[in-house]
Parts: sequence; C-alpha cells; structure tokens
Amino acid sequence: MQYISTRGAAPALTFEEAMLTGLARDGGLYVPAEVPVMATADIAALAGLSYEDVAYRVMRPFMGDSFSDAEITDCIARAYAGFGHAARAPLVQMQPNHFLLELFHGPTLAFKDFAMQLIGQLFQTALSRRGERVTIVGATSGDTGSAAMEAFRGLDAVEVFILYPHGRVSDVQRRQMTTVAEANVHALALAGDFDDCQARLKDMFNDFDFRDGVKLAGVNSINWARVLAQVVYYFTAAVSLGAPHRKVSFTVPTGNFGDIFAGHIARRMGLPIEKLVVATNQNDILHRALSSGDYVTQGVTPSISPSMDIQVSSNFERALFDAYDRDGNAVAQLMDELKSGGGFHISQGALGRLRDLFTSGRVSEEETSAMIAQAKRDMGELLCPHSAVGVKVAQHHLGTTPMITLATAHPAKFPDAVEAASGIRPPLPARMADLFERPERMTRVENDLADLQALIRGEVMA
Ligand SMILES: Cc1ncc(COP(=O)(O)O)c(C=O)c1O
Ligand SMILES: N[C@@H](CCOP(=O)(O)O)C(=O)O
Repeated sequence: MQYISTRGAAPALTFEEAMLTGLARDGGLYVPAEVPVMATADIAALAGLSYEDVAYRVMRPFMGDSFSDAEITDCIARAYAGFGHAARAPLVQMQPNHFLLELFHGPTLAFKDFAMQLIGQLFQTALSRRGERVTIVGATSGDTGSAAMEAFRGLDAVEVFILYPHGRVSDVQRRQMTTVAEANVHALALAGDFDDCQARLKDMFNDFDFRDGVKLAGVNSINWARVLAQVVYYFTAAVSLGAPHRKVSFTVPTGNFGDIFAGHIARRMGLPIEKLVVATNQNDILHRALSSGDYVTQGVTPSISPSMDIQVSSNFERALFDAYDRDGNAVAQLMDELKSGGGFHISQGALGRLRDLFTSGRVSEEETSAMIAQAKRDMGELLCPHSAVGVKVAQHHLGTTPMITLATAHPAKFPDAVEAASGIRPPLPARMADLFERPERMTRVENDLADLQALIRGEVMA
C-alpha cells in the first residue's frame, strides 16, 4: 500500500512513513494511491462484531506491511479500552429515520479521541522499533489539542507542542490542555485564530531545516492515519442500520473536512452511503464553495461552536484531488492561489464531481442555540453546539434513507453555550470534576514563525 501526495511532487510512502511524516514535502497531503474496496459480503460480516474487530477489518488493508497483525490488534485494543461506553460509538435514535452517532465517550470527550488514541499507540510502536524521537506540533481550535496531549502525554519518544488561538476556545477546552502535568506536552496560546495556528504549523513543515532538525511530526488530520481511524465509525453505524443491504446518509459538523473525508473514504470502500452532508456554522466557506464554486476566505468569526471556526479547511485539498481526477499539478495551482490571493475558483467539472459527493448546509448562531433547546425539549438530547449544527442541517435532508448525524463533542465541553440555549448546565464526568481546580501551565506566543521555531527548538534541545 503506497501513499501519494495531493500535489504530485513528493515521494510515495508506506503507511508508517506517511504517518510519521505528516505533511508531504511538496506541501500536499498524503492519500492512498488506491482505496481498497470491501466486498459486500465482507461488509455484511461486520454486523455484530465489536468496535475493535470492525476497526481491524476496515483499517488493515490500508496498513500494508507497516505493522504486524498482532501489533495492529494490540494498538486497537489499547486505544479504545479507556472509552466510557462499551459500544465506543453508540447510535441513538432522535426522530423517525434520524440517528445520532455519539462520538464523545473517549477520554477528552470529542470524536478526536477515536483517531488520536489509536495513532498514539501506532506512533509508540513505530518509534520504539526505530529507536527514534519526534517533535509533534499540532494546531487546534479546541479539541485536537487535548486529544493529542492525552494520547501522547508522558511518552519518552515525543515532545508535543499544541498551538491554540488565545481566547477562542471554551474554558473547558483550554483547561483540558493547560492542566496536563506531564513535562513533554506544551500548550501554546497564540495571538490569532485557528487558521493562523494551522498556517504556522504548515510553515514549520515547509521549512526543511527546522522540520528535519527537530524531527517534526504532525497529528492534525493532515496526517492520513487520523483520517483512516475515523473511517471505522461510519462502518459500525451504517452496518447497525442495515448496510450493506440498506443505504444510509450522514451529516457531519465540519471544519477542517477530516471527518467528512473519512466518510468519503468509507463510501469509496464500498459502504452504501447516499448523502454526505457538510454542516457548517457561520464560518461557512465550505458551504459557499459547494454552492458557488468559489472558495474564498473571509476571516474567522468566533462562534458558539468554536472547534469549527475555520476558514482554511485543510482536508478539502484531499477532496479537490479526487474532484480534479487526482491531478496534483491542478491542486498545487489552486493551493498557490489560496496562499497568494485568499481563494480560488473550482472548475465546472470538478465542482460537479464535488456536488455528486457532498451536499452542504449552513447554520447561524441563533439557529444553533434554538436547535440545542429544541433537541432537549422534543428529543431528550442535550447536544453540544457542533452537534446541534449537524442536527439542524440534517433536518433539511431527512427522507426515506436513514440519516445519521455525528455528535462530535460532549455538551459539557461547552457549558456556557449549552446553558444559555437550554437552561441546563451539563456537568463534567466525575473523573474531570476537579478540572477547574487544577493549576494551568501555558505559554502566550505571538503569531510569528521565527519566535515559535526558536521556542520549540529551545525546548527540544534542552
Ligand atoms: C467538536 C467538533 N466538531 C466538528 C469538528 C469539525 O471536524 P473536521 O475538522 O474534521 O471537519 C471539530 C474539529 O475538527 C470538532 O472539534
Ligand atoms: N476542530 C479541530 C481543528 C483541527 O482539526 P484536525 O482534525 O485537523 O486536527 C480542533 O478541535 O482542533
């Protein structure tokens, strides 16, 4: 199994190499050269299996010779053992033909745990075999950061730096990052928004002296392994509703496009998915792009669903690669236009292909709050604001095909917004009850590449 770059000018890598590399050296994102297809009978045979067994069967073909069967099984078992629900990703019915896929039972209460817990195990296995150390730098709008810290804290082989936008994450999200005691993790509060954090991260990858000097690795969804681990729950959810003998649709609260891209991969593997619906908050660049063909950044506007406050949506590049018939030059040109001019126009043919793959909707702040209140009142579900964005958009796409909306975070991560909307302040789970008493440790940083690099180099070389 080989992985190629969306910009067509970086060497093809194995799964393990792509995982440890993160961003391709031509600035692109790694994708499988070919997506393995599962036979209908093999999908049907997933019914009734544990989450871990489904994970093995879905992910194994993507890993080639990088890990032995025993290593993969072991990593999967360790990854999900700490989840707070036996099903790992339980499906609950909200309305006739509308289901909620609860992805917030992991250690940091967001869907990021599904991938991060697994790649923590895979990194550890690969790095101890190689006898190497790496420096992980991540950008977060709130959830990736704490999930990464939880997965990598205390490990000898990694030093972790997480850039988050100062003042733009919820208090719970911030404290989940700033109260981690282990010395190998560092929370960096950047003066800027998430796009700034992600841009500086990519700058670091594109500076080869720095990249090679600190042995930079990435755990954002630029890392293919992150996307792969997220493919699994599309299978568990669809199969539990009758796939492959029945089609299902998914609505996905979307920001960086990693989660919905995982759904796209599940469909390419043979899972009968009718619609993949992109749900955005007021930072609606994806909805505008799919509606008009113009992908134009407008600056990030803070919202009550802060984890989706993103304009430069990293994984959309992977979708464009498929929409442009895997033409790396065409994608590289679009990405150059984005960097130099803040946007690009999607060709008519590529737009048609994107619209065949994805539908979209956008939800205002008022609609998000109203949806939280309505879901509690009429459906008995207390939603986080991101999940509420998903549920609201999904309601425009309900029909005869079962719709599954991804509930991407626990409401307790956003107590102020949830309380303001529903009158209910969701409590943190008992194991996190003292989160607000724990001492915080973080470094305020400017949005300046050289300063950031100096800080990281200093810590790594100390
Ligand atoms: C709670 C939550 N919902 C939705 C999203 C959007 O997911 P993606 O970036 O994969 O589109 C994120 C951030 O990634 C998130 O943290
Ligand atoms: N919403 C994310 C943003 C980063 O997304 P990723 O999937 O690329 O790691 C977050 O919560 O940090």
